[in-house]
Parts: sequence; structure tokens; C-alpha cells
Amino acid sequence: MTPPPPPPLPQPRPADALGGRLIVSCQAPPGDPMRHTGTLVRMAMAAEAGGAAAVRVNDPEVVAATVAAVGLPVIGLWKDGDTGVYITPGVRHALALVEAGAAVVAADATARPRPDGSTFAELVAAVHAAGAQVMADVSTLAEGREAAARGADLVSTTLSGYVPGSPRQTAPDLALVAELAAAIDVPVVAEGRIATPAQAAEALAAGAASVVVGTAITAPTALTRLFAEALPR
Ligand SMILES: CC(=O)N[C@H](C=O)[C@@H](O)[C@H](O)[C@H](O)COP(=O)(O)O
Repeated sequence: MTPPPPPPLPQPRPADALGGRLIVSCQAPPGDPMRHTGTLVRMAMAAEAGGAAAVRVNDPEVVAATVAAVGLPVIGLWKDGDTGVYITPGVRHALALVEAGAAVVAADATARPRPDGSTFAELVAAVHAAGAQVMADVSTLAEGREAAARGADLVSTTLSGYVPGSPRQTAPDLALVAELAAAIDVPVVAEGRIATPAQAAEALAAGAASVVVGTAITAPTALTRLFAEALPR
């Protein structure tokens, strides 16, 4: 008799699978020629080919198309608006991303009120009940502690420099990465303004579990502008 097949090995949870590795944010702002689902999917495929461990993708439609094309965990967000809480601002946004296939939902976890009156804890509970994980996008140490206490699976420095009271900087906020890594048990993700491979490595050395890079890899319009502006006319 043939012995029964061994039980399947447990699949790593996304937060575990991302440890020490690169996450590529494949997004384009409104009005940008790259804001096109097929183009964004191609960027995600290029990130996979280049060795990324996961991709971070905006909008349920793009999430679904990326999940269909790429074998990496997809971290989904839904930017709705551009002021106040706009990164996955409500429970309905979060659940639409899980429905589209996101393994992780990234959501604003700053201390600001959410437009639908929900709490970050409610969003976490809803996403967990639907079988996915939550990446909390924060701007301060206090917000990171709070997000971890409310059940976030990952805490990312995404919003440092982008909310009132968090001064805009040109460099990544590696001080916040180090503070968070020392203060919480949840994996800390370094995100925002990481422009070079050396800075990505510095972020890991500062205590990040993994690193998100967006503009420096996937934003040709912004990168072209940098070069164009450096040339005198
Ligand atoms: C503040 C905000 O809305 N950040 C967004 C979050 O998803 C994206 O626009 C950023 O590109 C992403 O965080 C990666 O950062 P960078 O492009 O600097 O590598």
C-alpha cells in the first residue's frame, strides 16, 4: 500500500515571510501616465523578477490584477482622497482589498479621526476575521505602540513627514524605525523616502524587519523630474 502523503507544510504568514527583505511599492499618483492597471501590474512583475519579497499596491482593481499575475504576497491599500486619513480610511475599503486578494491590508493608523467614524481596532478585527493581516501606517512612536496594542501585524513608518506635526524630511526616518523596533514586539517596516540600496540596508541595521521602496524604483515621472530640474536651461 502506498503510504498517505505527508501533511502540507504550514505556509509562512506574510509577516514572517517578509523578514529582512524588500517590499516594492508599485503605485502612481492621480494624473500620472503610469496610473494604468496593466502598467502597474508589469511593475509588480518586474519587482518580482528583481527579487522583491512582496509588493504594495493601491486600489482593489489593481490588487486583483496583481494577485492574478504575481506569485508574491500583495499588500493592498486603497487611497481615497488626499487629505486627512486617506490610506484605507474605512472598514469597507479594507474588506474590499481582502476580497481582491490582498494578503495584508495597509491602513492609516495615525491618531486622526477616520472619516467613517470607525476605529483602527475595528478595521484590524474585520481584516483578521476575513483571513488577512494588517500593516499599520504610522507617523510617530505613540501611534506605532497604539497600533501594535490594537493587533496590527506589521507597523510601518509610511506616514512620518506626511501628517500635521510630523515635519517633512528628505531622508528616511530611521530614528523612528529604531524607536519603534525597541518599543514594540510587532515587526517594524521602514517606509518613506528610501532612495538607495545603502539606505535600505541602513534601515535594516536600525531595526526594521523589512523595507518598502516606492519612488526610487517605480516612479519614472518623479525620477525624471529630479534629473530634469538638476540641468540648467
Ligand atoms: C505618504 C503616502 O501616501 N505614501 C504612500 C503609501 O502607500 C506612497 O505614496 C509612497 O510612495 C510609499 O509609502 C513608498 O514611499 P516612497 O515612495 O517614498 O519610497
